[in-house]
Amino acid sequence: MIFKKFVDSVFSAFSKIDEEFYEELEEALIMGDIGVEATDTILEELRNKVKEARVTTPEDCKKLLKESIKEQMEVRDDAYDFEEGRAVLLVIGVNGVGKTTTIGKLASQYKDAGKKVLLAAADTFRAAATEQLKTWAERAGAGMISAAEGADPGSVIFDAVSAAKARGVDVLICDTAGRLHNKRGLMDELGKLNRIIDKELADVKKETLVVLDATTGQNALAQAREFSEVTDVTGVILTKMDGTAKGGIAVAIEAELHLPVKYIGVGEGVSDLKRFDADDFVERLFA
Ligand SMILES: Nc1nc2c(ncn2[C@@H]2O[C@H](COP(=O)(O)OP(=O)(O)OP(=O)(O)O)[C@@H](O)[C@H]2O)c(=O)[nH]1
Repeated sequence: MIFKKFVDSVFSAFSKIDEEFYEELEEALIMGDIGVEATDTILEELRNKVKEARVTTPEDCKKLLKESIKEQMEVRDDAYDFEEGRAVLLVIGVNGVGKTTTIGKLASQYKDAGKKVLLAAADTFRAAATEQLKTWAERAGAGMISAAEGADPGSVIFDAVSAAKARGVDVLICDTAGRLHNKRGLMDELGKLNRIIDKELADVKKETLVVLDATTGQNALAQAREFSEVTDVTGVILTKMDGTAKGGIAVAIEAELHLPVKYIGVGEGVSDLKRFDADDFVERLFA
């Protein structure tokens, strides 16, 4: 909503493309959550495209802008390689972003695809988190490994990895606590979980997905930045894209951190998780 308001006001206020137009557009994109870095990249490309195509009207320029954003957000062909064969997914994110729900949705999708799924409840800070995950596991028909509140997440992961090997599990999805007191603590914790997984499941594809709430704008970018500083994040899941949030922040995340959005959450139901589609995303951004 905000994105469209800012950007459209620029396109309707100008009848020709000049420096002033670009300056206003720059401001509008930044206000629309696209972020400074992404805006710079997009505008540079847009200027080239406008010159090349000899575009003179803001209306045609808008088409080129959509194209530029689409190109930037295109998901690479190998983005979902981890879904072929055996995989371990480490799901990270702060509380309340929709992490548990997203794990439930993923478990259910993989189960429907005929895979054997196991969940690891390594967010041992809150018993409620484990309970919630259990409900999702039951609903999806997936197994789950958990421990008492306050238990060592490393031991949960170790048990889960052992169970995954013994049971011939195709996809192991690990829920983790995203709320350690400081960066060092988070880094140590995730480092430990990664070492266990890398050692015990060396031949299995590993994917580290950070879950972010699309409605939180710049906070989502800050969280993505923080997590990518402490561990190797391979993708983003952007939740709550069913509301008014346009997810403009995804462009900033891609430009600054080079993290692709792989899935979007579009509701609270079990089937409300979709693969990210750059075409749909851009149409929605400008709708
Ligand atoms: N509308 C909408 N709501 C969502 C989506 N994903 C999750 N939610 C809701 O967001 C709220 C928080 O989701 P949780 O899965 O509990 O979030 P969490 O990050 O695991 O948080 P904790 O359980 O507190 O650690 C719940 O009410 C979910 O139903 C989504 O894509 N769209």
